[in-house]
Amino acid sequence: MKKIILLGYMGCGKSTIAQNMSKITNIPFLDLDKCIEDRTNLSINEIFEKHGEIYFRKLEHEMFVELLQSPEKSIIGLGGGTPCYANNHELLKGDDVVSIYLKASIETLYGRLVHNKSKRPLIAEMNEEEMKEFIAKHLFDRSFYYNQAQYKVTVDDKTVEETVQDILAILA
Ligand SMILES: Nc1ncnc2c1ncn2[C@@H]1O[C@H](COP(=O)(O)OP(=O)(O)O)[C@@H](O)[C@H]1O
Ligand SMILES: O=C(O)C1=C[C@@H](OP(=O)(O)O)[C@@H](O)[C@H](O)C1
Ligand SMILES: [Mg+2]
Repeated sequence: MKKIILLGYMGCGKSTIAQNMSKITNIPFLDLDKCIEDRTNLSINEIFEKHGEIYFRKLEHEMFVELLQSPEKSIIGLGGGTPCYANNHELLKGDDVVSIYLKASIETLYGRLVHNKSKRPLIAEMNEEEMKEFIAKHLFDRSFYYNQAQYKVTVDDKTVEETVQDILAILA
Protein backbone atom coordinates (compact mmCIF):
# COMPACT_ATOMS: atom_id res chain seq x y z
CA MET A 1 0.00 0.00 0.00
CA LYS A 2 1.22 3.47 -0.83
CA LYS A 3 2.55 5.89 1.75
CA ILE A 4 2.24 9.54 0.82
CA ILE A 5 5.05 11.32 2.66
CA LEU A 6 5.19 15.09 3.20
CA LEU A 7 8.55 16.59 4.10
CA GLY A 8 10.15 20.00 4.40
CA TYR A 9 11.39 22.59 6.84
CA MET A 10 9.62 23.42 10.13
CA GLY A 11 6.57 25.54 9.39
CA CYS A 12 6.24 24.59 5.72
CA GLY A 13 2.88 23.04 6.62
CA LYS A 14 3.47 19.27 6.72
CA SER A 15 1.13 18.66 9.66
CA THR A 16 -1.55 21.12 8.47
CA ILE A 17 -1.52 19.95 4.85
CA ALA A 18 -1.46 16.24 5.74
CA GLN A 19 -4.47 16.67 8.00
CA ASN A 20 -6.46 18.62 5.40
CA MET A 21 -5.53 16.23 2.62
CA SER A 22 -6.72 13.36 4.79
CA LYS A 23 -10.15 15.02 5.17
CA ILE A 24 -10.53 15.39 1.41
CA THR A 25 -9.22 11.97 0.39
CA ASN A 26 -10.33 9.88 3.38
CA ILE A 27 -6.83 8.42 3.46
CA PRO A 28 -5.73 8.17 7.12
CA PHE A 29 -3.13 10.65 8.26
CA LEU A 30 -0.24 10.15 10.67
CA ASP A 31 2.04 12.84 12.04
CA LEU A 32 5.43 11.36 12.93
CA ASP A 33 5.98 13.80 15.84
CA LYS A 34 2.53 12.98 17.23
CA CYS A 35 3.27 9.23 16.99
CA ILE A 36 6.51 9.78 18.93
CA GLU A 37 4.67 11.84 21.56
CA ASP A 38 1.97 9.20 21.94
CA ARG A 39 4.53 6.39 22.20
CA THR A 40 6.71 8.10 24.80
CA ASN A 41 3.97 9.99 26.63
CA LEU A 42 6.23 13.02 26.36
CA SER A 43 5.98 16.18 24.27
CA ILE A 44 8.69 16.86 21.66
CA ASN A 45 9.96 19.63 23.97
CA GLU A 46 10.15 17.21 26.91
CA ILE A 47 12.03 14.59 24.85
CA PHE A 48 14.63 17.19 23.82
CA GLU A 49 14.89 18.53 27.40
CA LYS A 50 15.08 15.21 29.22
CA HIS A 51 16.95 13.03 26.72
CA GLY A 52 18.53 15.35 24.14
CA GLU A 53 18.33 15.59 20.38
CA ILE A 54 20.34 12.43 19.58
CA TYR A 55 17.84 10.33 21.52
CA PHE A 56 14.98 12.06 19.65
CA ARG A 57 16.62 11.30 16.28
CA LYS A 58 16.87 7.62 17.23
CA LEU A 59 13.21 7.47 18.20
CA GLU A 60 12.27 9.40 15.06
CA HIS A 61 14.10 6.89 12.84
CA GLU A 62 12.57 3.88 14.60
CA MET A 63 9.07 5.33 14.41
CA PHE A 64 9.47 6.26 10.73
CA VAL A 65 10.57 2.69 9.87
CA GLU A 66 7.64 1.33 11.87
CA LEU A 67 5.12 3.54 10.06
CA LEU A 68 6.54 2.53 6.67
CA GLN A 69 6.24 -1.15 7.58
CA SER A 70 2.54 -0.97 8.44
CA PRO A 71 0.38 -2.26 5.59
CA GLU A 72 -2.24 0.53 5.53
CA LYS A 73 -2.32 3.31 3.00
CA SER A 74 -1.60 6.59 4.77
CA ILE A 75 -0.48 10.19 4.51
CA ILE A 76 2.56 10.73 6.75
CA GLY A 77 3.70 14.19 7.87
CA LEU A 78 7.37 13.95 8.83
CA GLY A 79 9.24 16.22 11.24
CA GLY A 80 11.39 18.88 9.63
CA GLY A 81 14.61 17.03 10.42
CA THR A 82 13.48 13.49 9.60
CA PRO A 83 15.05 13.17 6.11
CA CYS A 84 18.34 14.64 7.38
CA TYR A 85 19.29 11.93 9.92
CA ALA A 86 19.94 8.16 10.10
CA ASN A 87 19.82 7.80 6.31
CA ASN A 88 16.07 8.36 6.46
CA HIS A 89 16.30 10.11 3.08
CA GLU A 90 16.95 6.69 1.52
CA LEU A 91 13.51 5.63 2.74
CA LEU A 92 11.90 8.37 0.65
CA LYS A 93 12.63 6.39 -2.51
CA GLY A 94 10.96 3.07 -1.63
CA ASP A 95 8.61 1.33 -4.09
CA ASP A 96 5.51 1.92 -2.04
CA VAL A 97 6.35 5.52 -1.23
CA VAL A 98 5.44 8.84 -2.82
CA SER A 99 7.53 11.59 -1.23
CA ILE A 100 6.68 15.27 -1.63
CA TYR A 101 8.83 18.21 -0.54
CA LEU A 102 6.71 21.18 0.55
CA LYS A 103 9.11 23.93 -0.46
CA ALA A 104 8.79 27.27 1.32
CA SER A 105 10.97 30.38 1.11
CA ILE A 106 12.91 31.70 4.11
CA GLU A 107 10.41 34.61 4.30
CA THR A 108 7.39 32.29 4.41
CA LEU A 109 9.01 30.08 7.04
CA TYR A 110 10.09 33.01 9.17
CA GLY A 111 6.62 34.59 8.97
CA ARG A 112 4.98 31.38 10.17
CA LEU A 113 7.56 30.36 12.77
CA VAL A 114 8.16 33.70 14.45
CA HIS A 115 4.88 33.45 16.36
CA ASN A 116 4.90 29.68 16.48
CA LYS A 117 8.17 28.56 17.98
CA SER A 118 7.38 27.45 21.52
CA LYS A 119 6.77 23.78 20.61
CA ARG A 120 9.85 23.65 18.39
CA PRO A 121 12.88 23.16 20.67
CA LEU A 122 15.45 24.01 17.98
CA ILE A 123 14.19 27.62 17.72
CA ALA A 124 12.14 28.14 20.91
CA GLU A 125 14.74 30.27 22.68
CA MET A 126 15.80 32.43 19.71
CA ASN A 127 15.04 36.10 19.23
CA GLU A 128 13.73 37.31 15.88
CA GLU A 129 17.09 38.21 14.41
CA GLU A 130 18.74 34.94 15.46
CA MET A 131 15.84 33.03 14.05
CA LYS A 132 15.96 34.58 10.60
CA GLU A 133 19.68 33.81 10.28
CA PHE A 134 19.22 30.31 11.68
CA ILE A 135 16.42 29.45 9.25
CA ALA A 136 18.45 30.68 6.26
CA LYS A 137 21.53 28.61 7.16
CA HIS A 138 19.64 25.55 8.36
CA LEU A 139 17.42 25.43 5.28
CA PHE A 140 20.52 25.63 3.09
CA ASP A 141 22.16 22.74 5.02
CA ARG A 142 19.05 20.61 4.82
CA SER A 143 18.07 21.27 1.22
CA PHE A 144 20.20 18.40 -0.08
CA TYR A 145 18.03 15.98 1.88
CA TYR A 146 14.73 17.66 1.04
CA ASN A 147 15.63 17.51 -2.63
CA GLN A 148 15.77 13.70 -2.43
CA ALA A 149 11.96 13.73 -2.48
CA GLN A 150 10.33 12.42 -5.64
CA TYR A 151 8.19 15.55 -6.07
CA LYS A 152 8.32 19.17 -5.01
CA VAL A 153 5.42 21.54 -4.36
CA THR A 154 6.07 25.23 -3.72
CA VAL A 155 3.82 26.48 -0.95
CA ASP A 156 4.58 30.23 -0.86
CA ASP A 157 1.47 32.41 -1.23
CA LYS A 158 -0.81 29.37 -1.49
CA THR A 159 -3.76 28.61 0.73
CA VAL A 160 -3.94 25.22 2.43
CA GLU A 161 -6.58 24.20 -0.11
CA GLU A 162 -4.41 25.23 -3.07
CA THR A 163 -1.44 23.24 -1.78
CA VAL A 164 -3.64 20.19 -1.19
CA GLN A 165 -4.97 20.47 -4.76
CA ASP A 166 -1.40 20.70 -6.12
CA ILE A 167 -0.48 17.51 -4.28
CA LEU A 168 -3.61 15.72 -5.48
CA ALA A 169 -2.72 16.69 -9.06
CA ILE A 170 0.68 15.01 -8.62
CA LEU A 171 -0.95 11.88 -7.26
CA ALA A 172 -3.64 11.69 -9.96
N1 LIG B 1 -1.15 28.25 3.38
C1 LIG B 1 -0.76 27.61 4.48
N2 LIG B 1 -0.42 26.30 4.41
C2 LIG B 1 0.00 25.64 5.52
N3 LIG B 1 0.11 26.21 6.75
C3 LIG B 1 -0.23 27.50 6.86
C4 LIG B 1 -0.67 28.24 5.75
N4 LIG B 1 -0.91 29.50 6.16
C5 LIG B 1 -0.65 29.54 7.47
N5 LIG B 1 -0.25 28.34 7.91
C6 LIG B 1 0.13 28.07 9.30
O1 LIG B 1 1.53 27.72 9.30
C7 LIG B 1 1.77 26.74 10.31
C8 LIG B 1 2.35 25.50 9.67
O2 LIG B 1 2.68 24.64 10.71
P1 LIG B 1 2.64 23.07 10.61
O3 LIG B 1 1.50 22.58 9.82
O4 LIG B 1 2.78 22.58 12.02
O5 LIG B 1 3.99 22.84 9.78
P2 LIG B 1 5.08 21.72 9.92
O6 LIG B 1 4.40 20.46 10.38
O7 LIG B 1 5.65 21.63 8.54
O8 LIG B 1 6.07 22.26 10.91
C9 LIG B 1 0.44 26.44 10.98
O9 LIG B 1 0.32 27.26 12.13
C10 LIG B 1 -0.57 26.85 9.92
O10 LIG B 1 -1.80 27.25 10.46
O1 LIG C 1 13.26 20.42 12.02
C1 LIG C 1 13.45 19.70 13.03
O2 LIG C 1 14.56 19.17 13.28
C2 LIG C 1 12.29 19.41 13.91
C3 LIG C 1 11.03 19.65 13.44
C4 LIG C 1 9.81 19.42 14.24
O3 LIG C 1 8.71 19.05 13.38
P1 LIG C 1 7.94 20.13 12.45
O4 LIG C 1 8.76 20.29 11.21
O5 LIG C 1 6.62 19.50 12.19
O6 LIG C 1 7.85 21.40 13.25
C5 LIG C 1 10.07 18.32 15.28
O7 LIG C 1 10.24 17.08 14.65
C6 LIG C 1 11.27 18.67 16.11
O8 LIG C 1 11.01 19.86 16.80
C7 LIG C 1 12.54 18.82 15.26
MG1 LIG D 1 4.68 19.12 11.98
